[in-house]
Amino acid sequence: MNSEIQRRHFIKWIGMSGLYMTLPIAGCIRENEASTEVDLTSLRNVFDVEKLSKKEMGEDALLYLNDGVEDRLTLKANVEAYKKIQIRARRLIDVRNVSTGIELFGESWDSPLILSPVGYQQLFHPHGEIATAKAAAQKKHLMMVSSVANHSISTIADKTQAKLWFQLYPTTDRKITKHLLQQAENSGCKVCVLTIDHPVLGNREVGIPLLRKIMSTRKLKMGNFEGIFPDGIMPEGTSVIDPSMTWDMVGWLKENCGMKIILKGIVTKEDAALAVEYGADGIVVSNHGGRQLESNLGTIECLPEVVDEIDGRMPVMIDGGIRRGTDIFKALALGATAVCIGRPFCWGLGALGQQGVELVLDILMTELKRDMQLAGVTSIQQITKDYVRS
Ligand SMILES: Cc1cc2nc3c(=O)[nH]c(=O)nc-3n(C[C@H](O)[C@H](O)[C@H](O)COP(=O)(O)O)c2cc1C
Ligand SMILES: CCCCC(=O)C(=O)O
Repeated sequence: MNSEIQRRHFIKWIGMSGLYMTLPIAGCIRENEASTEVDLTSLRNVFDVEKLSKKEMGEDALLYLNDGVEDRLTLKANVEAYKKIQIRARRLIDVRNVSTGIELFGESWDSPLILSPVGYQQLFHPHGEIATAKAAAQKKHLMMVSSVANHSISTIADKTQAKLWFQLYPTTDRKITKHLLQQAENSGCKVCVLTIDHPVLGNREVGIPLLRKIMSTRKLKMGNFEGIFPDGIMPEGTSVIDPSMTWDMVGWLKENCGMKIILKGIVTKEDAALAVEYGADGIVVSNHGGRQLESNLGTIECLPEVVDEIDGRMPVMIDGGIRRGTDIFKALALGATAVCIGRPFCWGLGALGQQGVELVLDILMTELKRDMQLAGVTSIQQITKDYVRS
C-alpha cells in the first residue's frame, strides 16, 4: 500500500464545548479515489476489505469507526450470534434464475441490503457521504443519511442519483428539528429514520477520551446544519442528543412532516408493540452496532420476538454484525424485510472510496445470491424460518 498516502492521512476531531455530543471532524487528505496498487481480486470478502482499510485509514478514524462500548460485549454478540444459527438447505431445485428483489413501502428494490446511517464519513475518505451515495446509486441500494453527515442530504441528493432516507437525531431544539425534516423532504426523501437508542452517548472508553483530546482544535462543517447555521455548528447548549425524548415524538414527527417514520433501535417485543400503538411505520432492530448499551443480545437474537409481535403490520429491518451473505440469509429467514450494514461499507469507503463501497456491496450480494442457490431458493420471499435452525 502506498505509504505516502498513508502518511498523509490526518484526522481531526472536534467536540463542541457545552454540548453533550462530540463531533469528530475530517481533515483527511488523500489524492486518489483508489490506490492503483490494489489487486481487487485479492479482496475476497469484507474482512479482506477491513484489513485494507486498516492500512489506508488514519488511526483515529479507525478507532472511531470500529469502536464499541466498555468490554465490547454487545459488539461481539452482534457478530457471534449469527454463528449460532445454521441454514437448512433444500435440494434439487432449479436455481438458475435468482431474484433478490424486495418491496418496501410500495417501492421495489433490487436488493434487501441497505446502508445504515453512519455519521462523519469524511473521516474515512475525503469524499465522505458523496462517495457512499454514488456507490449506493451505482449498485442500486438504499442509503440512510445520518443527521451528522459531513455533507447535507440536499447536497447528496443534488450530486448523486442515490435513493435516500433521512436518519434523525432530533436535537434538543425542535425548531432545528423542523428545519432538518424540511431539508430532508425538500430533497425528495420519503422516510425519516428516528434513532431511539441514543438518549445519552454510550461509554466508548477508547473513543471519548480521544475525542476530548482533540476537541476544539478545529471546526469543520456538519452538512445538515449548514442550512441553519452558516458554519454548520450548533450553538452552545443545543445537542443532537436529547435525553428527554419519549414515545410522543412519533406523533410530533407525524404532525411536523409528511415522511414515513421508522424507529431505529428497537430490541424488545414490548417496544415493538408500542411502535404500533404510537403509529410508527417501520422498525429497525438495532443496538447501534454495539456502540450504546453494553450487554445487549445480538440483534439477530432480538429479531424473532419483534417479528412475532409485529406480525406483518409493518416492515422490520435489522442491523448489527452482518458480515456475510449467510448472515443476510439468516436475518431474512427470521423475518427481516431488509437488512442494513454499517461498518462494512465504511471499510470499503476508507480503503478505496466509492470503488470500495461498491466492492463491499458486490461481495455481499454475490455471497447472498450464491447462498440462496445453495439453499434452494430463488427469491427473497421464499426464505422463511424453515430454512434456519438456531
Ligand atoms: C462510525 C459509526 C457511526 C454511526 N453513526 C450513526 C448515526 O449517525 N446515526 C445512527 O442512527 N446510527 C449510527 N451508527 C450506527 C449504525 O447506523 C448501525 O446501527 C451499526 O453500524 C450497525 O452495525 P454494524 O456496523 O455491525 O453493521 C453509526 C455506526 C458507526 C460504526
Ligand atoms: C452524536 C452521534 C454520533 C454518531 C453516532 O451515532 C455514532 O458514532 O455511533
